[in-house]
Amino acid sequence: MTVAVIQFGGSNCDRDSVRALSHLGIDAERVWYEDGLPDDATGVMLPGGFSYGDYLRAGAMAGRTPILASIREAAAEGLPVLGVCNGAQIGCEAGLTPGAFTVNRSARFQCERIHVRVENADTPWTAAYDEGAVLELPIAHGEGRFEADDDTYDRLVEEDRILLRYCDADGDVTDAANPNGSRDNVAGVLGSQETVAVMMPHPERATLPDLGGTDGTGLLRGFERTTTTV
Ligand SMILES: NC(=O)CC[C@H](N)C(=O)O
Repeated sequence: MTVAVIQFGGSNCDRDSVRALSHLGIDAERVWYEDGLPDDATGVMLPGGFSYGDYLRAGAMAGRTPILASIREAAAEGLPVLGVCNGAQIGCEAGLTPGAFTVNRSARFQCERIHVRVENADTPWTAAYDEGAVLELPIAHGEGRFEADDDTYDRLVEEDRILLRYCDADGDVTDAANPNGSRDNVAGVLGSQETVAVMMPHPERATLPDLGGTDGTGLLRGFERTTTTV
């Protein structure tokens, strides 16, 4: 099992992601985007960073590179894909997941620890937690405000595809606990298959006690829980 962590020019969480996955015993390697999706990939992680310098819109250019077309095809056949932060932006831009991540309500880059509530624990990414579990994770983004048109949003809610919402330490989803102004505090969503997920918080930065917690571990273990490989 090898998770391909895709590196674009401007990615900056690719090494951390490989290290975090390896630390959990999940085989992972960095793949330069121009080299294409390896045949033996058992999963794809789109890591954080500033692909193409966030020019145009964060993730817009990386989302249109040929490797994303291969990832989209493989994802449709069941390959697990996790997009984190810039990877989440890329995932939405590539149409792997609905909606968009746009400029924070503060119009500033925000780097802080936040809480999220697990909204659907019946997915490979959240199976380690109970529904309603509160996780403490870091965020670091300027364009993390989740937006979707009403039809798209209603469909996401109806189909139980909201994965995580920003909340306070007690699990209450309030506007004060919404760091970036995301629609109804959405921090992560599923694609049309539960094997595809994107989220703004960084689970790979929450896998070691010395780095401030391990709440992200279960999310990354989603790669172990997805049985379909392409
Ligand atoms: N940590 C990251 O992935 C940065 C995310 C992104 N490029 C932003 O600032 O919105």
